[in-house]
Parts: sequence; C-alpha cells; structure tokens
Amino acid sequence: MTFPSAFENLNVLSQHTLLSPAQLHDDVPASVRATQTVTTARQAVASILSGRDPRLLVVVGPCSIHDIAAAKDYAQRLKALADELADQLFIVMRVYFEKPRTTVGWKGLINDPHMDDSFDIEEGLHIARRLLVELNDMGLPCGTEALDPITPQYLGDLIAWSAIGARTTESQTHREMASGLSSPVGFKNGTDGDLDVALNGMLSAAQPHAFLGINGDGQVALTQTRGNAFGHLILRGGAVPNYDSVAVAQAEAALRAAKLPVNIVVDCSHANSRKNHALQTLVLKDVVGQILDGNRSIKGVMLESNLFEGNQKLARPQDLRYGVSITDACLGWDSTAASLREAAERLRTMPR
Ligand SMILES: O=C[C@H](O)[C@H](O)COP(=O)(O)O
Ligand SMILES: C=C(OP(=O)(O)O)C(=O)O
Repeated sequence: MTFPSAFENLNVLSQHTLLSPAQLHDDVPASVRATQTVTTARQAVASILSGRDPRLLVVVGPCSIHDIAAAKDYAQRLKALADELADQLFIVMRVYFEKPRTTVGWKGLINDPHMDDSFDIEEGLHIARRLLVELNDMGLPCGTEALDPITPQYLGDLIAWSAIGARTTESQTHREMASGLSSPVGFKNGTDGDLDVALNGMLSAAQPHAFLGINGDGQVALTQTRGNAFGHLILRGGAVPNYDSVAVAQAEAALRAAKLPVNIVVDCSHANSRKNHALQTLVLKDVVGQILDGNRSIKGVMLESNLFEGNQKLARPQDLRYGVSITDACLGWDSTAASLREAAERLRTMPR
C-alpha cells in the first residue's frame, strides 16, 4: 500500500525533511564556555528554587527575538547589568524564538526567520542556535518558552530555564516534554487565570512519561523521561492580575494543598500589567515589597523588555524600527535597568 493513500493527509500540502538535531549540533557546536554558562545557571536556578540561594531570579528580555543584531546589543547591556546586580539578582535573558498565538500571526524566528511567510525553519534553527551559543559564550544564560515539542532536541542544551506558556500549560504533550527538559521549568497559569491547569502541569511534569518524540538523528522515537524535579508556578494574571499579596497567598495555599513546592515566579507582563508594558515596573515594585515584607515563596520575576519601549507592526525587515518588539509591547532599556537597579537596592536592605 502506498503512503499516503488517497484517504489521508488530505489537508497536508507538503512535507520537507529537515536536518536532524545531531546535524545542527555539528553545524553549530556548543563551546566549552557556553556549556559552562548553561550548567552553572541551571544549578543557580535550582538553588534559588530550593531556597539555598537567596537571590531573585529575573527572566528579562524581548517578548520575541526577530533581529539578531538587536538581540546581541540588548544582551551586552544585560550582561553588564547582571554582573552589577549579581549580589541580589540572578539574571537570565528572555530569548523567545517560538510564539504561541491567540489566533494567528508570526510564530517566531524559528518558524519564519525572514518574516515573510517563507517558513525557512532550517535557517531559523541555525540562527537560533548560533545566537544561543554567542549569548552563553558571553556568560549570559538564556531562558525560553518550550512550545514546539521537537525544538528542545535542537536547542535544549543551551537553555538554562524554560517556561510552558499559558496557552499550552494544560496540554499533555507539553507536560510530557517538560518532564524531559534538562532545565528547571515554570508552568504559567491559564489565560483565564486558572491556577489548577498549572498545578496539574507541575504534578504531571514531575513524573516519568513515555511518549512519541524524536531522537538526535531525527527519527521518531519512543521517548521515556525521568520527570522534572524543578517545576514551579508562574503567575501571569488572567481575567484580572494575580501578582498582589492576596493572589500570591492563594497560589501558595493551592501549591501546598497539591503537595507541590511552594515556588512562584511572577510575570510582571501580560495580564499582570493589563498588557500595558509601562505598568510592569509597578508590578515589580509591588513584588519586591512583598519579599521585603517577608514573602519567601516568590523566587523570581519576568519582564518583557527591549532596547526601546512599545511595539510595532510586523513589516519588511528594512522597514522595522531597530530594537522595538514586533509582538507584545516591552519596556525600553533605560526603564528596565532603572527598575532592576531599584529592585536590587531595596533587596539589599533585607537581612539575609
Ligand atoms: O507574549 C506573547 C503574546 O502575548 C502571545 O504570544 C500571544 O500573542 P497574540 O495574542 O498577539 O497572538
Ligand atoms: C506567550 C507568553 O506568555 P503567556 O503564555 O503568559 O501568554 C510569553 O511570555 O511570551
């Protein structure tokens, strides 16, 4: 019997075989320095989550990466800031290559690196891996959203922290993938604010799973995982924000009731900033205030930040403004640096 028969793949237009994860690793190898950055950062995040390291994890950077020059420019500034504030903050750059869309839209640099619907995924994977190697070579760890369950085989060795997004936190496929990720993984609450989907995600991802995956050679493989020991909850707001002390106390109680580690990261953006990028600084101030008031469950924060504030509509690359987001609106660099410096300064007043 020929494959496909006349009765299947009726809506599939074409399939094009891509290079394997092993081939991409050969094309763009991880340097020793990059690997050290990833390993040290994963350990630091794990120590923060287990309470051994009192610093605040900060995942900060563009909503999405679309321009490599701008991403490197941003990373250089962030690395200097990370070194300056390293006594209080452990800074990981948000390096998001895959965007989950509410309906449709540009799905990120891996899916469509030329931003023209040419979907040159093979080139997208190369660009993404080269950037991750460069950033880790600078000593700047990278965090990302694990969206496509195949991508971690290509890039996962260069990722220090991962998120499962609000739109996929209830998906079994993503929980299975999370159970095998090498980095600590945060589960976001649902877009409607539901915490249970994230808690169930954490419970599921902590367990071993067996599922269909791909191996290094790109072959379909029965994949069996160990379970991820460093799952945590990310509060990103829903119908209303959920970063305030009452919402955080409710999340803590829900984590305790589910017998999960009481570890929370607050996403200062999305529904917590009511999608107004400038309000992220106020959310951060509030969260730092909660920590100064004695909160010990908030282990980290997330900020969407770029070189310049706001966002712009997707256009031809030559028509885009440099350093401005083409997805969610972001804080600009100056206010990002000022708010992180202020957060560190306030945290320094706290007896450890
Ligand atoms: O952070 C990114 C966006 O909020 C998410 O990808 C959804 O984007 P959309 O609602 O513009 O599709
Ligand atoms: C899509 C994102 O967030 P969320 O899943 O919370 O909407 C994001 O952080 O890019």
